[in-house]
Amino acid sequence: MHTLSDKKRIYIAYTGGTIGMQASEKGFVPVAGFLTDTLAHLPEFHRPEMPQFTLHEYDTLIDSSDMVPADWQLIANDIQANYHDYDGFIILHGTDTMAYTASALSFMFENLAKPVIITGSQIPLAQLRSDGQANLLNALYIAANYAIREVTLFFNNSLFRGNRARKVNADGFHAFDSPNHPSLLDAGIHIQSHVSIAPSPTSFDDLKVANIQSQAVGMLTLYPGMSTELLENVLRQPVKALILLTYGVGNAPSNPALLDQLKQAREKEILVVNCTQCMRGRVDMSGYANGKLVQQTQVVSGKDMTPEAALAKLHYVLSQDHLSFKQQQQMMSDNLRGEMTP
Ligand SMILES: NC(=O)C[C@H](N)C(=O)O
Repeated sequence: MHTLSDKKRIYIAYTGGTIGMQASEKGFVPVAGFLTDTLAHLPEFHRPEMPQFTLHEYDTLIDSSDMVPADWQLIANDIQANYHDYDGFIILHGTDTMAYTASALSFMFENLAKPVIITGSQIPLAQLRSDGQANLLNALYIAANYAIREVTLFFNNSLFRGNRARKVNADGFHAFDSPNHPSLLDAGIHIQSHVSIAPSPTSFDDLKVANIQSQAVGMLTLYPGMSTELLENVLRQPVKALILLTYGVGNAPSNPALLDQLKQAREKEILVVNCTQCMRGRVDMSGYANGKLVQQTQVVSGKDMTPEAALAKLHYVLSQDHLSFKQQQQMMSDNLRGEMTP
């Protein structure tokens, strides 16, 4: 028998995204009050086994393709403001940029000792066959009963480390995967946690939230026949960093003009991070002659970081005051929050 006092309290922030959307003549759009209303009428969410929860809808609900770093800050500050009043946090978010937000939050939070789970759906909660109900029900149950004290992403019965997740399917229910890191928990008939859950701390240090300013970061995918001018132009804008999505284990064409652009970027203190464009695996520039040429330009190896995590991490690192270029490079190659396998 669950009494009200032993029930966990979960804070749900609805930022927008399909889960609370409604069809309109313009296409699907988030509608204020709609998710609150829908949830109130779904009895599963109010069963005695479920935790108590508060749903807070943001003033401006957005499709996540409109998300910008200032929104990451808004979400992080919101969790900080409610941190002491709840046992866990769920962020309802559109799937399109969910992996970016999950990554950004993982870097922005310090001393995080409560679960933060980000989820959403591919079909609106109020529609027939929605995956939103299972995603949100499971996220609530997991936040209350499996205190995995980091930023995670729950989708289609799997809980992933937030900064390892990627959207891999545009129109399927298995929309997310974690190609370079095993899932943290799987929700089948039985819930199987693959991580040891530390006992609840007796006292909580204050949650610290790093401030992030939007940074000029470029991202460029190499492809056969790409002109060097394209890279030159990307590096000519007022960019502070570039994520170069290279081939395989970090290879690029041996074209001296292209390599020279990378060298010049280094001289101008533009932080270049080499991430692979492959879905799985890691960068190792020492394997091939072509990779070694890239390595000699002193770009940072992104190892097995996802491009989403690399982008969020660059915003985090470049937003810190008083770091030298060398320190920024070092932070990018260090494993800060489990985003890379050292
Ligand atoms: N499934 C979704 O949530 C997609 C939607 N466009 C969004 O990211 O907000």
